[in-house]
Amino acid sequence: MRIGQGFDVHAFEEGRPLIIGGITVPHERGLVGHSDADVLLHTITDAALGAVGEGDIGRHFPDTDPAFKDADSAKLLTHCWNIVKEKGYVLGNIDCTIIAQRPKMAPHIPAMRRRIAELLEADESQINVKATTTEKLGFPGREEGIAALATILLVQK
Ligand SMILES: Nc1ccn([C@@H]2O[C@H](COP(=O)(O)O)[C@@H](O)[C@H]2O)c(=O)n1
Ligand SMILES: C[C@@]1(CO)OP(=O)(O)OP(=O)(O)OC[C@H]1O
Repeated sequence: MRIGQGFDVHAFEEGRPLIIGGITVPHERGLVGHSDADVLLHTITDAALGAVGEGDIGRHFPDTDPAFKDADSAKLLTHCWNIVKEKGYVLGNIDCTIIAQRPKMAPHIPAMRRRIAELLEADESQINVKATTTEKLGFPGREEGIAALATILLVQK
């Protein structure tokens, strides 16, 4: 068994879609990054890499490399998940938290779970996604950006 944790933050910017957990969430602004800025998939990628001692997303996909400009974070996660599988692991379970004042994530969580289950080749019952505000405190509370956390458990195939 191996355990990993992930944490990521992206800032809001006008004129971008809000992509979280591999789906587009309707909102007046999106997140900015070198890639599509999917804060939740980045967090999951970091947790998976951490669990197998493979560093972090930036080590595999440097944000100075034009090849990853506007990259689809689902593809980055799939690449890293293949590393996990090559090392002989499958998903035990993953628990994620999105930290956002707005928008309301609850209506979109079932679709996120479905997409994450697809990407991690697992059953939806192995994936938990939840959301919290920070009661208007700090950068998420001021709606400057969104953070995400994940804890992953891998088990031997
Ligand atoms: N962006 C968010 C934040 C929260 N939720 C849901 O609302 C519940 C209450 O949030 P508090 O921060 O006031 O505790 C939370 O448990 C989530 O179910 C959400 O959907 N989207
Ligand atoms: C994903 C990468 C690569 O496109 O860029 P960003 O979208 O800026 O994301 P970040 O979470 O800062 O981490 C890793 C990156 O190198």
